[in-house]
Amino acid sequence: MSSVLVVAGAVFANGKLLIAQRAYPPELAGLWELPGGKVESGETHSDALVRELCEELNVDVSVGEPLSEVVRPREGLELVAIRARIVSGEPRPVEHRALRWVDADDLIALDDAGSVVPNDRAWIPELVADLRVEPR
Ligand SMILES: Nc1nc2c([nH]c(=O)n2[C@H]2C[C@H](O)[C@@H](COP(=O)(O)OP(=O)(O)OP(=O)(O)O)O2)c(=O)[nH]1
Repeated sequence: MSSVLVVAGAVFANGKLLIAQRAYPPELAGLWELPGGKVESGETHSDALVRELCEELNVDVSVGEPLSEVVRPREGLELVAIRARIVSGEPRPVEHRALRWVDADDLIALDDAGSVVPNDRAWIPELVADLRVEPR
């Protein structure tokens, strides 16, 4: 059975994390996620993240270290989050409803409000820890 691998970008700048509000499917629309998408055949995780963030945000990124938590919501689906920084461009919500830069408290509040994509909740402690040490 072929499995689907999704890479999501934890893009940090100026002490904040970039999150994106899904526009589809209906059950996820309105919830916030890390922008990204499926790794295509022949791509590395890094290649896929660079391509997805170019398509979805219209930015070029440099790719850093993955978060340690790999999310496996079901058989055949694996989600990896990778830290990234913008090298050029100003992010625009090409495929999302909106974009937002959040600090640790904002992210915790969104999670408490049930506004984070369920699969991404496992990444929140690590993202919050990063945000607490991220230079402003
Ligand atoms: N991009 C992204 N997808 C996520 C996250 N968490 C999560 O469960 N997903 C799921 C939703 C989708 O089922 C799948 C990725 O789909 P997608 O729609 O973002 O990716 P894509 O552009 O490659 O897909 P497609 O529209 O071509 O089908 O992973 C996340 O943080 N970011």
